[in-house]
Parts: sequence; C-alpha cells; structure tokens
Amino acid sequence: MSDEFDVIVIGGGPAGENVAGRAVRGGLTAAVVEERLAGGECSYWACVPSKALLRPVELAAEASRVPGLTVGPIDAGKVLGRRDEAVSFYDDAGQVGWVDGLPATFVRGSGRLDGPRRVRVGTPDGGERVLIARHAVVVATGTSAAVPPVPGLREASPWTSHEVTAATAVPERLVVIGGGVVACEMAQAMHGLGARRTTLLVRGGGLLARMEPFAGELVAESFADSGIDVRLRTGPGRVERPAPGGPVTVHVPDGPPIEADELLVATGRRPATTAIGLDTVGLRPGESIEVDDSMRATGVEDGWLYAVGDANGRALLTHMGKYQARICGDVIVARAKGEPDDLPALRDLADGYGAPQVVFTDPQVCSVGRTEAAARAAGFTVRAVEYDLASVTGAYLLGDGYRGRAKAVVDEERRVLLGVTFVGPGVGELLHAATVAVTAEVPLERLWHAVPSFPTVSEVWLRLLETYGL
Ligand SMILES: Cc1cc2nc3c(=O)[nH]c(=O)nc-3n(C[C@H](O)[C@H](O)[C@H](O)COP(=O)(O)OP(=O)(O)OC[C@H]3O[C@@H](n4cnc5c(N)ncnc54)[C@H](O)[C@@H]3O)c2cc1C
Ligand SMILES: NC(=O)c1ccc[n+]([C@@H]2O[C@H](COP(=O)([O-])OP(=O)(O)OC[C@H]3O[C@@H](n4cnc5c(N)ncnc54)[C@H](O)[C@@H]3O)[C@@H](O)[C@H]2O)c1
Repeated sequence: MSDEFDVIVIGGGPAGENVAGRAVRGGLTAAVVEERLAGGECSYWACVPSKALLRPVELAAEASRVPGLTVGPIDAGKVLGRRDEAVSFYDDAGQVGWVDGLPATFVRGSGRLDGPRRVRVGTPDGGERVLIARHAVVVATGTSAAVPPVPGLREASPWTSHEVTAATAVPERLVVIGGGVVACEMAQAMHGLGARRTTLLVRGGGLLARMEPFAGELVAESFADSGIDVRLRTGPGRVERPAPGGPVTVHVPDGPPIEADELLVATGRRPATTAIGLDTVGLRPGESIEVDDSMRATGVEDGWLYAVGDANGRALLTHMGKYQARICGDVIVARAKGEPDDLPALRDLADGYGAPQVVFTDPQVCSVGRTEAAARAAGFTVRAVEYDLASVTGAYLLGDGYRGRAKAVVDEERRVLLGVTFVGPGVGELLHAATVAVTAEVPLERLWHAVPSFPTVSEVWLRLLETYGL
C-alpha cells in the first residue's frame, strides 16, 4: 500500500508533532510516523517525568529555608504516582488525538528513508507501508542515551534517563556517571526522594561544565550540604553486577570500589539516526543531520529533506526543537506554495544567540546566550559583571541562607547583552526577561528604564546594571 502526503515527519516527539501542526495550518497534508509513543522522549522519559520527580524535592528545600515551616519526609510512593499521572500512564491516546485533530495522519511504526521523498514504515503487525512525500520529509527522531565503553558496564544493565525517570522505586544506593544536566537533576531527584547514598562520578573538574563556572560550583555546594557525594576527575574503570537486578560494584581508579543498588549512566546523547536509511540519500547514518537556518539538510540535493529537534544536534532542548519545528513547517508551506521563503520569521536566529535553558536543581541554574568564555572565544569585546543574589532584598525574603549569583556578559562595542546566567532557588522564572533582552539586543541604556518591582528577585537586573556602571 502506498500513500502520498505533502509532508512526512519521521518521529512524533515535540519537534515532529509541531512541524505537522504548522504544515497543516498552512494548508498542506501531513503524516507523522512514530515507533513508540506520540509525544516522544520529552513527554514520557525526559522533561515531564523528571520535573514531576524534582518538584517536591525543590519545594521541600524551599520550605526548609523558611523559619516556622516544618517539612515532613517526602512520600516517594505518592511522588512516583503523580509522575505516572504526568506521563499519562505511558498511554499516548491524548497525543495521537492531537495529531488526528490537526488533522494529520498518525502512522504507528518505524520509519526509514528509502531514497528521495520515500519512507518505508515497518508497522507493529510486522507489515510495511510505503509513504511518498510530495514536498518534504522531516527527520525528528531525537536522540538516545550514550553508554561509554567501560568494561562490564553494558552487561550490568545500567539505568539511563529512560529507567531513572520511569523508576518504580528509589534505590537505597545510587552511583551516577556524568556531571551534566541529566546527572545533576536525577541525582538530586533520587537523593531527595530517599536514596541514602548517592555518588556522582564526574570526568571533568566540575558540574554543568557548559555553563558559567559558578553554576556548577553552587550546585556542588548544595549537593554537599544534602549529602550527595560528588567526586571530580574520576570515572568508572570497570563495573560488575554478578546477579541481574542485584548490587552493582563500580571500580574507580582512585579509591575503593563503590557498591550500589543502581547505576545511572548520564554521559550525553547519540542522534537516533542510525537505522533511518540516511545512507539511501547520501548521508552518514548515526550522525546529526546538518541543516541550514531553515532546517533544510545541507547534504541532500533538491532540498526535500529537513531535520528538527535533537536529530539536527543544534540544541538538545524541547523548546528549541519546537521553535525549529515552527520555522520548518512554515518554510515548507512557503516553498510548496511558491511564496517568499526568506522572511526573518522563517529562519532560526535563536540558536545563534545561544539557547535559553533551565536546569531544575536546587538551586536552579538558568542561562541564555553566551557564557563569558564563549563570547571571548567568538571574538567579542567583552565585559562581564556579577552580583550576589543573596544581597537582593527579594531573594533574602524568600528564606534564610538563600544562595545565588547572577552574571551578565556585555558586548562592549554595541553595549548589549550577549549572555545572562542566574543561579538560585526558583530563578528559572527570571530567564525569559533575559532571553528577551539578549534576543532583542536591547541597549543597556534602554534596559535601565525597565524598572524591576520591589521586593522581587528581579531587582538583580538593577544591581547588575549598577555594577556595570549605569
Ligand atoms: C532526563 C531528561 C530530561 C530532560 N529535561 C528537559 C527539560 O526539562 N527541558 C528541555 O527543554 N529539554 C529537556 N530534555 C531534552 C528533551 O527531552 C529533548 O530535547 C527533546 O525530547 C527533543 O525532542 P525531539 O522531538 O527532537 O525528540 P524526541 O523527544 O526524542 O522524540 C523523537 C521521537 O522519534 C521517535 N522515533 C525515533 N526513530 C524513529 C523511527 N525510525 N520511526 C518512527 N519514530 C521514530 C521516537 O520514538 C520519539 O518518540 C531532557 C532530556 C532528558 C534525557
Ligand atoms: N532541564 C533541562 O533543560 C534538561 C534536562 C536534562 C537534559 N537536558 C538536555 O539533554 C541533553 C543530554 O543531557 P546529559 O546530561 O546526558 O548530557 P550533557 O552533555 O549535559 O552531560 C554529559 C556529561 O557526561 C560526561 N561524559 C561524557 N562522556 C563521558 C564518558 N565517556 N565518561 C564519563 N563521563 C562522560 C560529560 O563530561 C558531562 O559531564 C543535554 O544537552 C541537555 O540539553 C536538558
């Protein structure tokens, strides 16, 4: 059976679904091919469950800083139950209904390119369906967890982001390999929900290495306070798990072996592009698909192939994947109709500025644009200013022992912001103001007139500008 659509999207995660949404809005027909659950990693094994697990831990930490409030132990069973609700009990009927309602055609199965504009779908019943795209095929297959080649690691069946976000019980002793976002968020979630001993093995010299250095330092301080053992410049040399499901032993080069009940690997992602037929269109399987700012694959002739979200490797974040998807869907519509396709709204500018991101640890870490180091490396004439968030009245009022820091990176030639980082409890909600300032390239002299309310944490904006000299 062969079906024709204007647009075929392989991968029904947040990015893929949004391409279909925009294409249909523009008057095209679309099919979304999804091999697991509509909604993708984000909805079931990443953003949504991880934040459902972190929320009570964050709230308990917040409440414990306010004299007069007593926080009882967290009921992990109830938290896991709420996580199950948040992931719709791993049932995608609602998301499939959303695709149907666009209206677009939802095809359950594994999609694979088979030459230009042709997609073969292996369906769950063992059958096959061939789909033909009149205008475009969009790859939105995301990523999967990378597992480093440590002796015994794979055989030990470690947890990845999938298993930890779907945990049905909290392990007593957990070892986490990695010091990035998944490692920090999930170590804190499991520890806060009752893990007695949580150990992070970090290859580098700090946590959250892509952010400003003080971000990882403040998170490490908070981890130390809550009893999480962060070990830097180390890693697993060998792993043993003699009995499936039994204790696991992690051998480290600089100390005695660590025994744990679970081992979480959080060492980054690999593009899910290995088995999608990229070789049939001249691209290398297993790599990110390089795209231009309209999300069109640069390595394919005739411009019919696009890639959005994690699969193109630009920014591994849901909101950025959805942003790229809106651009991609709209540009496909414009090209299909022969309309101008080079309007500013049809190009990805945000990834170039530096994607906004919130890390939902306690303290939260959030940033947009470039770090000071990245701005200098890019050749800007930079001046950076920092401010201790605890000295802002609004932050002090939130609780005792508030710790946090803010930094603004200024392009001295244009006197606009290149990057902003905030670290502190609850600062994630401050980020969008920074995103607007960086993206709109608001001159500092103009920003001076954006008056933050007293007594909010946002007064840090005023303090940063004063520190700069305004
Ligand atoms: C633990 C964790 C927490 C995270 N938290 C956040 C957060 O708080 N905020 C944030 O912005 N980002 C977060 N991320 C990142 C975020 O999950 C990803 O950036 C986002 O899911 C990418 O969306 P996507 O649509 O590109 O891919 P995905 O969500 O990975 O979806 C891809 C879909 O394609 C399907 N697929 C793959 N191959 C095929 C095929 N051959 N045929 C058919 N279907 C296929 C998959 O089954 C999947 O459903 C987190 C990631 C992890 C691991
Ligand atoms: N709140 C959020 O926005 C959020 C939450 C979770 C994940 N994410 C996204 O998901 C992506 C993946 O997160 P992640 O934490 O898996 O990746 P990451 O790139 O953030 O961190 C990977 C960590 O693993 C380490 N590492 C890499 N290879 C290693 C090896 N062979 N041995 C030991 N350590 C090794 C790195 O040094 C780093 O500390 C991130 O890019 C992030 O954007 C976002």
